[in-house]
Amino acid sequence: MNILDKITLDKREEVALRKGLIPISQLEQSVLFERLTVSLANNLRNSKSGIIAEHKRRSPSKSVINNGLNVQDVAKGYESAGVCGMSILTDGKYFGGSLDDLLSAKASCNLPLLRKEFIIDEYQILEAKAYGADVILLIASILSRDDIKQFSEFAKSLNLDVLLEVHNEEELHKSIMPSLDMLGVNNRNLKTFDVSLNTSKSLSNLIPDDFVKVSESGISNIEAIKELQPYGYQGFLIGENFMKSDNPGKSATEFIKTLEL
Ligand SMILES: O=P(O)(O)OC[C@@H](O)[C@@H](O)c1c[nH]c2ccccc12
Repeated sequence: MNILDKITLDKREEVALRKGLIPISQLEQSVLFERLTVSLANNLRNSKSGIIAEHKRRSPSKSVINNGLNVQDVAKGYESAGVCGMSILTDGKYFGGSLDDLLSAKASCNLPLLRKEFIIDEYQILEAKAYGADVILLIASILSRDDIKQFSEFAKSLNLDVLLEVHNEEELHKSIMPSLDMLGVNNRNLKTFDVSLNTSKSLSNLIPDDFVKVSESGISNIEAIKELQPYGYQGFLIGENFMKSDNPGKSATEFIKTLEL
């Protein structure tokens, strides 16, 4: 079994358990449930740099990235760096994250927040809203076209933006529909962990222009962004390159300053 299948299987168990602990009615009573959300897609459209900065402690491909930071400082640092949005890993088992991380980030900044999660159930979208997210991620490789349609329409009904992630042509063709806001190309193959910016390059012309194009993973320098911009990418999701430093906010500040020169 590949790692993605394993994660998805564990996730089904986890979500079943969570549902038993916190009923939907309770999520809907969260003070955050009725708030106005902020659109990441709009921020990206109006930005020169287009950086989405991620909070990620560890990953199955890299083990530990950084364990010594607190989410509040990271969120404040990213906000003052001028990023367009922040991505927060909420998976505990493989990425060391939690919904509390999302809540802490929400309390510390006004950036649009992406719940970075393996979403396989509508319940997780309600959680995203209740814990402060403005955007959800849907991963095409673990969902059917019907799932993608159902989940994205549900997210839109809650005023959340939807970032749909693909890694190849087949996933892209399966996924195109009007209820998505952003199309993300993951440069990392989630089954093998191989990373190549060529994935973003080769899929770019197959993505219709009505979606904001986002390139995800393995972006470790300004040159990578300069290389991808001519292909129409307006968003760049960066995790490890910022998180491996002691001060991710400072590292994002320097990155964006150089990029906007
Ligand atoms: O740390 P990186 O290589 O900059 O990558 C960030 C982000 O793209 C990556 O964490 C990611 C992209 N899609 C995902 C899906 C699930 C978990 C994680 C991811």
